[in-house]
Amino acid sequence: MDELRHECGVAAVYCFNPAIESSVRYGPGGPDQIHKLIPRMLLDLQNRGQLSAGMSSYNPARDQIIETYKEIGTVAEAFRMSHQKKYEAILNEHAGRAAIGHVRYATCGPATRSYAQPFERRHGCKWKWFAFSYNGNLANYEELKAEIESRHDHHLARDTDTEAIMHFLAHAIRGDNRRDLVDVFRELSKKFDGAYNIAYLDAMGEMIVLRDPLGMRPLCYAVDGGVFAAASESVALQNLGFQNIKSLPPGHLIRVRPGSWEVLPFASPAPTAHCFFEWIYFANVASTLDDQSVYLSRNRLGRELADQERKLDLVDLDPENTIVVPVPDTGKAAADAMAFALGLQSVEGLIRNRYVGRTFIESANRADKVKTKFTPLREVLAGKTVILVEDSIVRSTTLASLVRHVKEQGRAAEVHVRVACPPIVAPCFYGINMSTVQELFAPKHMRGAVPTLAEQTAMARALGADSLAYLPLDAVARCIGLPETQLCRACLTAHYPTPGGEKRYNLALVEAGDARVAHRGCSTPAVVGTQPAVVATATPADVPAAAGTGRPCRVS
Ligand SMILES: O=P(O)(O)OC[C@H]1O[C@H](OP(=O)(O)OP(=O)(O)O)[C@H](O)[C@@H]1O
Ligand SMILES: NC(=O)CC[C@H](N)C(=O)O
Ligand code: SF4
Repeated sequence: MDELRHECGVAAVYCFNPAIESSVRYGPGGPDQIHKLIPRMLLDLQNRGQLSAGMSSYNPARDQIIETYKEIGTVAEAFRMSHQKKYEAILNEHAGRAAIGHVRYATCGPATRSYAQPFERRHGCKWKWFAFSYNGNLANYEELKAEIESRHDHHLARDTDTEAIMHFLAHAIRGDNRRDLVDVFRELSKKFDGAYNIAYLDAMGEMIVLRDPLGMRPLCYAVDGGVFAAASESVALQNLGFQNIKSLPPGHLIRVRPGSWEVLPFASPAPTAHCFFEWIYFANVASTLDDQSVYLSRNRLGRELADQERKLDLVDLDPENTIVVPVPDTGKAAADAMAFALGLQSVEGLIRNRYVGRTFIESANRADKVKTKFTPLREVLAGKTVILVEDSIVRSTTLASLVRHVKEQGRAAEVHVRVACPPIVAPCFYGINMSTVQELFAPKHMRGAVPTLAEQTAMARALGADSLAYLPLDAVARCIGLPETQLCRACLTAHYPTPGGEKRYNLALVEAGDARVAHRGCSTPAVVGTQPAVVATATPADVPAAAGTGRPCRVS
């Protein structure tokens, strides 16, 4: 496996009270056309998934009270946006005064249409007929699947955690008495281990927007007059004109029904574990998540890189000789801030092809896509000492290709890689598609939490770079502006915030044939501690191919 993908995005909108005027414009069709906002919101969330896009709407005047549309591809492709008539036809067929949407990148299950979301469960009883969009990954999916399959005559039609969630929901609302959905989700929160943000809509017109108890993935909401909206990221709400955008507290849900909305707790309080990687790489740079701006976090990471660079005193910082070059797009905010703090120019030495998306969330041929995505600008790079700033190294697919390009095509004199993130040493089981140790770059070179000089040298050499420096672990919380105790940093520390994550990590170590598995039975795990700044110098060498195969819930 060579590709790395990131999070899905969820969106929801509801005109719950047309009598209260709203400054949010939903067009001439009135409140029953508010579903038209969903594709627009999904475009703002495209950074979270490119595999498929979809929408379910609620319309009690329609035979199909809940109607779902979903297709493979980007939002523009799935909704046929370049074909005005087809786009309008899709929207007309799915009109409604409440709707949920989804952009997917697969963490569990194949990239086919039937795995696209929302998932819909049809039923003759209106409160048993529902659709939902889901962002996250359940670390205990295998156990949940076994539990479902152990029930008499039960069967999972799709091998994915989304299907398991659908089964548990359907099972929880069985019988003749309509249950309170807050109780249903409270019950399910005791079963689910991992990240699960859900936008749920049933044929009674009840909507639930929910954030898991650890708050791993972001979820924002806003209300303006009689209109409610929620989305994985604030940017999708801001661009609709909402002013007062809030993050939903972990373990809370919002219930929206005709005429009202309310925020309610549904799960026992748990230590928060926001995924730090949202600020480092995943989220749209224009978003603010849990009160912390993504752009400003990346800017602070860049300033930390600058402080570190001065201390390292390894690179000639004369602006006549040295330039800072971001790896576009995500590396740009950190690179600009680093360059400014060092009195250097941040220059577009790598021109990005805008028509190649985020390779990290691509499903196939990622290495080829990286090649076509960037063009080194020889006019800028030739003869220069280049500080190449990258937001993160996961499998090294990007840098393995880029460093060589910058040297060979760009004719840079030296390339020094600086990473606005600590080394990623452990897999993620909470929605980032890096579930094996073998596929990661850093563990191939590191034996403990902090790389030795020899290991760092090997890393730089593997990339063909003259030197390599990561940020230390403690920079992460400082730059995001949240306490360490509120962040998940498991892929940096190998300490997982849930039992399911711990269990999966032990299995991943066994799969990797890693000796650390023995230590994890004891109280002192091998991969722990605070990492100091990591720096290495090396001579260029051939770049090894990215490795890694297999994952417990296969994505193809
Ligand atoms: O070490 P790797 O396995 O290559 O993963 C890390 C790279 O992947 C991402 O780029 P991507 O092309 O997805 O996104 P971007 O253009 O938005 O930065 C990220 O910004 C890094 O460049
Ligand atoms: N990235 C996600 O949130 C993925 C959701 C779900 N696990 C899927 O694979 O479809
Ligand atoms: S393991 Fe890493 S990528 Fe996964 S949720 Fe935790 S911090 Fe985020």
